Amino acid sequence: MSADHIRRHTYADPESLARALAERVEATLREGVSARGQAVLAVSGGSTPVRFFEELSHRALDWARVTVTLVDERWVDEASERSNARLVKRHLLKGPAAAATFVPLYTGAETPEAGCAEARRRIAALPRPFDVVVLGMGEDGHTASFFPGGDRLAEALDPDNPALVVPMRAQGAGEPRITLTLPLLLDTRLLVLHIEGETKRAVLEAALAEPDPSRRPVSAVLQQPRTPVEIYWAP
Ligand SMILES: O=C(O)[C@H](O)[C@@H](O)[C@H](O)[C@H](O)COP(=O)(O)O
Repeated sequence: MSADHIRRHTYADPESLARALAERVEATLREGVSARGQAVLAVSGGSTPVRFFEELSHRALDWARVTVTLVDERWVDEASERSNARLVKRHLLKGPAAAATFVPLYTGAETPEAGCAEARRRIAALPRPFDVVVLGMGEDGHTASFFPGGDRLAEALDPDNPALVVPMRAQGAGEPRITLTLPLLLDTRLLVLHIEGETKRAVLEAALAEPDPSRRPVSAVLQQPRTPVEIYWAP
């Protein structure tokens, strides 16, 4: 991995970060729409992306040509506070961005194992490479649903796995999940890792220094040679 493969963007506070990231993502989606007539944005759930979603939602883009999907999902109904689809609908798919097409990963099947084939069909139908992937990171070093100790972590990180989508169960995950695979997430024109706070910065530095992804799976994103990683951070 060369040093210019990791690009750091540091901001004074989460609000400035959200504005800068929304601007970058807006510009990249606009380029995608004008070059190819459509664009795909894959986003994370959790709490960190809310400000960024709010900022992006009112940007004047041709949203009808944008597809929004998730990098991972907790296997819960949209009525649950834990649902990433619910988060995206509440904070991103409103105002001008309400015109975007949303492709959820949750299918209503009883388990992610049972719903995986359908989720895979949905994702396989999207144009690739994606235009933008925005990842988050947990304090345990997980990203997407690549959790330490995850039952299918090796499958999800395998650069040659054509599966696109895999179920994931892990102690730290809360509920069963489903996740896009690492090779799919790397197949994007812009790959962002959005993290906030000193604790996560320390985890990031440790992950940058450690090639083995089993301890902090985000290492697999940071240490791959294929796609530059744009790290957006604020305290
Ligand atoms: O569904 C999810 O939980 C995510 O997509 C996950 O990978 C997230 O990005 C991190 O857990 C960070 O979450 P926070 O922003 O809540 O710290």
